Amino acid sequence: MLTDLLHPPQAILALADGTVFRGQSIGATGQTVGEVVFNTSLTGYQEILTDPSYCRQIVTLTYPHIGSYGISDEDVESSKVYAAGLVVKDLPVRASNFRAGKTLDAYLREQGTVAIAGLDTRRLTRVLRTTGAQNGCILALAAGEAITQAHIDTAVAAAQAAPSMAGLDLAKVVSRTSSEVWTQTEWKLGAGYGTQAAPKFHVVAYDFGVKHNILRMLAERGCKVTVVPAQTAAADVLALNPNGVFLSNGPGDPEPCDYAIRATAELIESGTPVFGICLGHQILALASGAKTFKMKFGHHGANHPVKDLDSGRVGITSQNHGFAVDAETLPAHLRATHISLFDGTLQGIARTDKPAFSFQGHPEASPGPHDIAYLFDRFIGLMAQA
Ligand SMILES: NC(=O)CC[C@H](N)C(=O)O
Repeated sequence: MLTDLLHPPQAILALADGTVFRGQSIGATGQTVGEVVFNTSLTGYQEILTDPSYCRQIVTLTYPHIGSYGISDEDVESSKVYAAGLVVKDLPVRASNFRAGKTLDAYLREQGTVAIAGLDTRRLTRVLRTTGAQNGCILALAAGEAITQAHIDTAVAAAQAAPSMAGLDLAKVVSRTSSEVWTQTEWKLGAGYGTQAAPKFHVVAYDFGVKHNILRMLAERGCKVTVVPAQTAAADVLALNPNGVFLSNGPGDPEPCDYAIRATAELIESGTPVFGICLGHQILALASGAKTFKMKFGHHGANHPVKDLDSGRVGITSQNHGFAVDAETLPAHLRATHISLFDGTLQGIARTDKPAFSFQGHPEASPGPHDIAYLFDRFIGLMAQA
């Protein structure tokens, strides 16, 4: 351990444009590729790593000290780490938190996640902001090995050979393959939402890479939640007699998810209340006739101001997306409900003819403010009226 501290194993991050950063390996040994994105959250590294929406993405955290509060079993958003890799400035030598069961580096090794520390994440972020998100490769050597030019050439070539995120359908890759009723032992229903034995609503939730806290927040609002695989047909969902359908977040490009777009169009048409988050929002938009596009470097952070156009209120939101719905392409039956105050892009939409709406950010995330949680209550309201 002491030798590790004095002579940490070496690692490099190579970008597809040939930029190379040197640092130390803090996770598994080996090589990983993915789209390199930056996230500006001060906390939440564990929720970020386990968010399936980060599948095939290498996450750079711009906050300089990452790992100080360790890893706790309760703070996962899914069953494993989905991010393709992690880039941080500084991993504190000790983690301190009574809830923590292990350190971040031990967790990364256990999960087989390749990660790098000790590089200038400010410089990296400037590169990504200027050029846009681009593919990269982390190469992490075993203790005692030294970086050579051959390693650098290998990493740059691997970054250049990685597939572009545009056009990739990853929802069906991360989705569960069989239906499951969401159960949680420690939860209480809000007032007026029935009992745990007899919840008031039945929600069928599409798993495109769903985060656990979404399911918890639906359950806490009196919903029995049946989670179904990404490729479930609309008829099979309707056969379950849901009060509402939820479209989850998820990785990749929404446009190739033709099965989900088709099913969503049919479900909206049936008049069943539909609520979508992030990838689910993009799919609801595509199913309604709007278009999506790839953003330059997307939105990844925990303090993005978003304006609710109906109330005029501004909420501080969590964001994690690289694609967006093009506001110029909204058909007559879709109206804009929210916009980003960072760049004016669309953040929420609602159908004018059907009980269906969606949000680009993450109302379930809890980095501090819960400003957007009211959208879950709006979905409950639609089901109550239906
Ligand atoms: N968090 C998400 O659901 C992300 C949606 C989509 N993969 C995007 O990057 O835009």
